[in-house]
Parts: sequence; structure tokens; C-alpha cells
Amino acid sequence: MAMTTCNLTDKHCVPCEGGVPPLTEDEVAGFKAELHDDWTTDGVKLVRRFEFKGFAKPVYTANVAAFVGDKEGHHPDIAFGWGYCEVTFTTHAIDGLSENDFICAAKLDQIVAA
Ligand SMILES: C[C@H](O)[C@H](O)[C@H]1CNC2=NC(N)=NC(=O)C2=N1
Repeated sequence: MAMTTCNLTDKHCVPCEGGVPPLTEDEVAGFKAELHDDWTTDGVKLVRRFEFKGFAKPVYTANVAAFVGDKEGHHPDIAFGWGYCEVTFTTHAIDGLSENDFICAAKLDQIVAA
């Protein structure tokens, strides 16, 4: 039976009330490899800065990030302005990164790239 790899975009976030350890550096590296190269992480936050001409696309991107977070119940911090939109995912309940952060980032990549 062929092993199917379950991509992050096929997954959904699970409610996180804390009580689980943050992802290790190796786990972070593994998940990060599934994301667009522009994502950066300090081990606690996962950040992607989108840069565009004008203001319309930053607003659109902020709304898409907000929609993904609301649908998944796992919410980003978003900063945007003329020429940019910066999206940050972190799991506040554990003060670190969880798979939820990478699921949301992958879903955002999928929509914005479309
Ligand atoms: C129960 C539910 O999962 C929590 O309240 C959620 C809500 N959204 C969240 N969003 C983020 N980024 N981190 C959290 O820890 C978090 N917790």
C-alpha cells in the first residue's frame, strides 16, 4: 500500500489550550520545508513579509490571512501598509510554535499563490 504523505494544506488546526511542548528545532525545520521560502522563524514565531506595489494587495493579503485564521481557529498577527503585508503565526497558548502555525501558513501560501 503506497504511503500517502499528508500535506499541511490538507490538515486542519486543533484547538490548543497549552499543556503541550512547543515544536523542537528539527520539527520546525521539517514543517518549514513545506512552506514558501519567504517564511522565516526564530523558533517562536513564523513570519512572512509579502511585498507588493500599492495598497490593494496588502489589504487583500491581510484579509486572506485573517480568513484562514478565523476558519482554522488559530489566529495570526498581521501588519500591513502601502507596499507590504507581514503575517506572523505563533501559538500563544504554548509561547512557541505548533503544527497549527504551519498549517495556517501553508494554507495562506496556497491561496495567495493561486
Ligand atoms: C481554544 C482555542 O484553540 C484557543 O483559544 C486558540 C485561539 N486562537 C489562537 N491563535 C493563536 N495564534 N494561538 C493560540 O494559542 C490560539 N488559541
